[in-house]
Amino acid sequence: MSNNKIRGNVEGVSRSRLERLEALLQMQMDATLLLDPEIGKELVSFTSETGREVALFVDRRGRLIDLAVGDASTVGLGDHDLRRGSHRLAGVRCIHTHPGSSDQLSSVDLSALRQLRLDCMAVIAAAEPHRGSVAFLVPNDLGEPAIEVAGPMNYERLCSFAWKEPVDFLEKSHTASPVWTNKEEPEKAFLIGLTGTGEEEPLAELAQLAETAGALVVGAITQRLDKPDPATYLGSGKVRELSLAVQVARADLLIVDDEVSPAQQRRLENLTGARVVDRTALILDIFASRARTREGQLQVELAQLQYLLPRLMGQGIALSRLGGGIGTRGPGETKLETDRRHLRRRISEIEAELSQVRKHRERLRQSRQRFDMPLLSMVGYTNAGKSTLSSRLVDMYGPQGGPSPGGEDKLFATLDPTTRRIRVPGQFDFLLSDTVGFIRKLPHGLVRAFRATLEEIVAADLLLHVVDAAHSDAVEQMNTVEKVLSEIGAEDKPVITVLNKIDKLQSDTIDPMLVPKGAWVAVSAHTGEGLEKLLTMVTSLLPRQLVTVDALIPYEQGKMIDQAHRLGKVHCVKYQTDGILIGAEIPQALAGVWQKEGWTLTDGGNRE
Ligand SMILES: Nc1nc2c(ncn2[C@@H]2O[C@H](COP(=O)(O)OP(=O)(O)OP(=O)(O)O)[C@@H](O)[C@H]2O)c(=O)[nH]1
Ligand SMILES: [Mg+2]
Repeated sequence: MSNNKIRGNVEGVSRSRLERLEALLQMQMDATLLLDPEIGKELVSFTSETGREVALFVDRRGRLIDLAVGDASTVGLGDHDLRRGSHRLAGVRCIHTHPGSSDQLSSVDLSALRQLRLDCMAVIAAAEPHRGSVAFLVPNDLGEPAIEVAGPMNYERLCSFAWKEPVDFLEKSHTASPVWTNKEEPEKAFLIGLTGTGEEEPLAELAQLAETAGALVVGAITQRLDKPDPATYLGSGKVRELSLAVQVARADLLIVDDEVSPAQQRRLENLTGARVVDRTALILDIFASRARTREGQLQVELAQLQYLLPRLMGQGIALSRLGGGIGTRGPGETKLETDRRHLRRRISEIEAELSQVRKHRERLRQSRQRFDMPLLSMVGYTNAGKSTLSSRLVDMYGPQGGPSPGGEDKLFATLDPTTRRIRVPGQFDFLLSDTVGFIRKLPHGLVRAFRATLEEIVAADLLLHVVDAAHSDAVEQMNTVEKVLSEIGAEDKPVITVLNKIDKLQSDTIDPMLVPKGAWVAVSAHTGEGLEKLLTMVTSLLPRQLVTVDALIPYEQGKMIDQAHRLGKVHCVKYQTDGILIGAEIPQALAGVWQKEGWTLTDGGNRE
């Protein structure tokens, strides 16, 4: 099944050295052995010569199905979907080398064993006499997977280790246990974060993000620190407490409330034995699962790869070894590219495709501007109610009527901007676009990657800043949104602050802290309260450059009257024998068209 390619970090390894490794992939070994001693010698000699770890994956028939080379803690696992075999375990074992004389399995090794349900995970020290250890999954009293390690032992004993016995025992004795069969079981996540003063539930939002990503939150620890510990994020004493708590809670995943460096991540992984994902990777993961349009998917994948690139450069993260789960999922249910050699190529491919998409969007925007249809953009913190409000307005005033996609009580329910037309009776039409929600500590790469989407905001004539007025952190959320707006150069746009969800407020009065300096209105997208007032405000605030014209329009161009009604204000219409006489205020661009057709009676300039 192999394509004879060695994966992972093979840069700088001589061709002949690689060919010797590749040749192994043609081999078959005695299925009863854990490892053929000759093959094992090839692996350790590779590691002693290059200083790089190598991992071999062998199936139950003794076929060598994959080989990967990596730095001390990065060995890729390839695209083999180990979880899809007919066995309860993966049906594949992993034997890998450690440079030097380290003959014990690391916590990352053990966590890979668990995550991938490997038949077993073995390590051999590259230094003579090549001692090693092997670990198996075994059922504990509760029928849950626990880990048993054999060794360290000498090389001969390791190679001939009766690996099949524990595997059979587990598969036979626990045929009924759901733990082994339920592949959709959520990852158990433990949260950590730093707190400032007086925050009531510092990790509430992180917990919501983790759940949105499909994890089950099993515990949380916070520490009051001004800034993260450079080595381990939390202080060293706290990390000891954490490591114990993670084990007790049987967490597979540790989620950090801030972005951490690759070194911090690796240390935390080694100290706790859980895979570590930071806030940025978590948000990117959610975005990846939410992106629906091609553009959205490209933007997220780009941000993910840019996040990964520097992390795969150094000694790296365990991500590529661990194969699956939160933080490793790309858009459209793909697995993220984690091979460094391919990463840069993929990044430039995406950038090229995105620039095409941007050009297309730019053309769209220009065609819209031809008649100056004003554009309103909803902005706001995630879950503020932008989509709900937008669909409510479309239901009430959209020309097509009918149901429209509403909101969801999930973070980042909306990722791709949707633009709808609103027609207010007796007023002009405008376009309303619903955009991606903002969040505290929004990953920077994401802001950059979502440039095209955010351009929609920058291009808007008026912003509706939607706020969940019933949220306990509403003020902080408003500040976050304002900060992002200024980051993308939209701070000078006219804004109406829409204090939403007033139906949920305990008292009738709005918290004065929420009342902004500029225009604002209190509404409920659910009950519809305040929406008319909002629209009145919109129509009076939309900055439009209207020019006053008198024109005589031929009858066959009667639709122009309709257009004048929709885009401007019509003062009088007279149906004469030679055409329709109209006096109106219309957008400059439309006036230009009328003038070119020779319909205007005055010079089309502004009389006022
Ligand atoms: N009680 C109440 N709930 C509301 C109101 N408006 C929205 N919601 C709820 O708030 C949740 C989030 O609404 P969405 O419209 O998805 O929020 P959003 O701002 O579009 O969120 P993202 O797309 O994730 O950024 C949903 O469960 C809505 O039903 C409101 O006026 N009152
Ligand atoms: Mg939304």
